Amino acid sequence: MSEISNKVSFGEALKRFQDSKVLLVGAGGIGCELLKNLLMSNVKEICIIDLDTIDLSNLNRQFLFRKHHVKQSKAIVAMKTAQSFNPNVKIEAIQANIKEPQFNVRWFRQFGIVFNALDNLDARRHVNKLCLLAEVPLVESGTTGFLGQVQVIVHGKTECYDCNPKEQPKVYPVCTIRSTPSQTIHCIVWAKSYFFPQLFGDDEGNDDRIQNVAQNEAQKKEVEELARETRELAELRKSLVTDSNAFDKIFEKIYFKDIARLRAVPDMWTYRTPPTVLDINELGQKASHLSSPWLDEQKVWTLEENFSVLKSSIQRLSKRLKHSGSEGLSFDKDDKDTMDFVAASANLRAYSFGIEQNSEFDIKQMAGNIIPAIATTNAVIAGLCVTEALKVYQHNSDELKNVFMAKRADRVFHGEKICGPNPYCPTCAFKHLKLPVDQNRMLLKDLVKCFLQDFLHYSEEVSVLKEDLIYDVDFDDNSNSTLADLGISGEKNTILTILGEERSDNEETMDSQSLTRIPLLLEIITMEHTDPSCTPFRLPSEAIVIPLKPEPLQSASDTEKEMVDTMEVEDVSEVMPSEKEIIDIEVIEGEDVPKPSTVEPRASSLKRKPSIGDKTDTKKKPKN
Ligand SMILES: Nc1ncnc2c1ncn2[C@@H]1O[C@H](COP(=O)(O)OP(=O)(O)OP(=O)(O)O)[C@@H](O)[C@H]1O
Ligand SMILES: [Zn+2]
Repeated sequence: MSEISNKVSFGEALKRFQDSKVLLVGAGGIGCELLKNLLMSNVKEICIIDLDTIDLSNLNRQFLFRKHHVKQSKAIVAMKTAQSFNPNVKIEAIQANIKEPQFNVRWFRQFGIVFNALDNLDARRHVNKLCLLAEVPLVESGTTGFLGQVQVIVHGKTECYDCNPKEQPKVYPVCTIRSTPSQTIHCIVWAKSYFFPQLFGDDEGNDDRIQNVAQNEAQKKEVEELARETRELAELRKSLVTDSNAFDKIFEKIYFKDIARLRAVPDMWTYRTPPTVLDINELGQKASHLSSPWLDEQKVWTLEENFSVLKSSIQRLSKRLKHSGSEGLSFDKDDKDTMDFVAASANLRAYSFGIEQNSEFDIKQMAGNIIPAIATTNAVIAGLCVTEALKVYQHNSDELKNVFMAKRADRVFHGEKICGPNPYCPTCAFKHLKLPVDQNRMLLKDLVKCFLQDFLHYSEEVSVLKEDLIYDVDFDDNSNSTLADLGISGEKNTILTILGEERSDNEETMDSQSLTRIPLLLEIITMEHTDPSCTPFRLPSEAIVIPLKPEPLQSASDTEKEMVDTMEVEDVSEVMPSEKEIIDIEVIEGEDVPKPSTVEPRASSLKRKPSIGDKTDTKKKPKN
């Protein structure tokens, strides 16, 4: 990675940075800080994109926004407020999702550098991919509470965002959630991901998944029971908008009938305390003196207070359900009605199973996977993003670092020397070529025969994919179509994926496994000055070799990884009846957030590394 000879001075790098056009994706916590830094650095042109509008809860740290901006576009307000810091900088604001198709490779190419200030894995991976294709450097960043991370990604030189597999969101076994909760989080997951969607969601039950996973007779029976309970709830859901007694029926079913059935399951309670049924009449009477359902969210409510809040939230949500159409309602931690429902129903369930109850405030943290976002962490990380960007402009790859920040007495920052790309990475282990074509004259079979097979020496087993497969040895229906007919064009910078094997001239030594090539991304560009008498494409003047896919080696670190995996499985085995019984309920507990000490330098390309600041992993919330 050494580029000593190309290195430029800091002054020159700063000038180049200032002269470039910069893309900032995300105008949230880090985005606001970064926008300010870019303006203060005198960057000539900035494009900022964010899909969202300003929420009241953003104001404590997203300092470009004020109360009167709530519900307005984040990107546009950020642009307007920040412009006053430096009127000489040209800022373009776009309110959109970065994943929309107009933000394609060609669009990305207009930028000198891209900064990610996002909060989810999906968008991060998307921008990573486009920056790799466009060959634009990306500065990736994230924060979670006191933890922060900056990673620079340069195509072909550094590892990319996908070079290290990211930790998967935690899942809970369906039986724990539905039948044997033992922790507060189990009751919250049940309330948020089962009870709420069944009553108010889009009516898509999970019966199928439940039925498919049963392995033995006892499980089958339990699964059938759970499916029946779900169907009964679906019936009750219909009565929500018409029947004034709907609440009583729902309560009776969930906290009396279903619990009584569970208590009666043989062998289930040999080593556990059986759950307690709740009496609606008794609770109703006790709750009758409670005048208002608006209770202190910081205090742990009594049983009758939970009952009263549940009743009132079901009434509020039923009214909203009437007008919601087929999509139903969805849970949002900042929506008082849905939050009341989840807090009260989870607490009642917790009581029933002898689990500690919590304040609505605490349940909100757990239901939203919330770690308080800290303005200072965002500010520091945004500053480091610019420092690392300047190193990119200095061509100082020897000094580029993956920087980690943590609240530690001995060392707040930890710099990790950047690794090269992982040769097995599903995203960046590819070869990228541009092919100038006349799309109106070039046929798909010309591409396959003349370019892929004759010029690049692919074997007959070559496949061409646009989004879907458009050619392979058993599917040649499109062979005589022009590229334009297939929607492939230079104007759109269509990128085709080519998968295949190297042709071997010596058939005897051919070992198709070892000759598989890495994916080729073929970018179609427009051929200028096309002469109808000439070939409809232009071959590069020199020979090109598409490297072979390396065979993964069983290294020490692989063995290490396998051991870690096994240990993890063993660790959770007592709560996991079988791997297949896991239902995809994506909830992470706060304590699962990566600790800086676990964020190790990548010793091998196969070691996993956690990602900081993903809503799929953790979600942030302002400090209250
Ligand atoms: N696909 C996307 N396209 C454009 N912007 C996105 C996309 N995904 C996320 N964002 C934006 O990235 C920003 C991330 O900021 P941040 O992490 O501070 O989250 P937030 O939503 O502002 O706050 P919180 O989640 O703590 O309530 C958000 O403003 C969000 O709208
Ligand atoms: Zn990669």
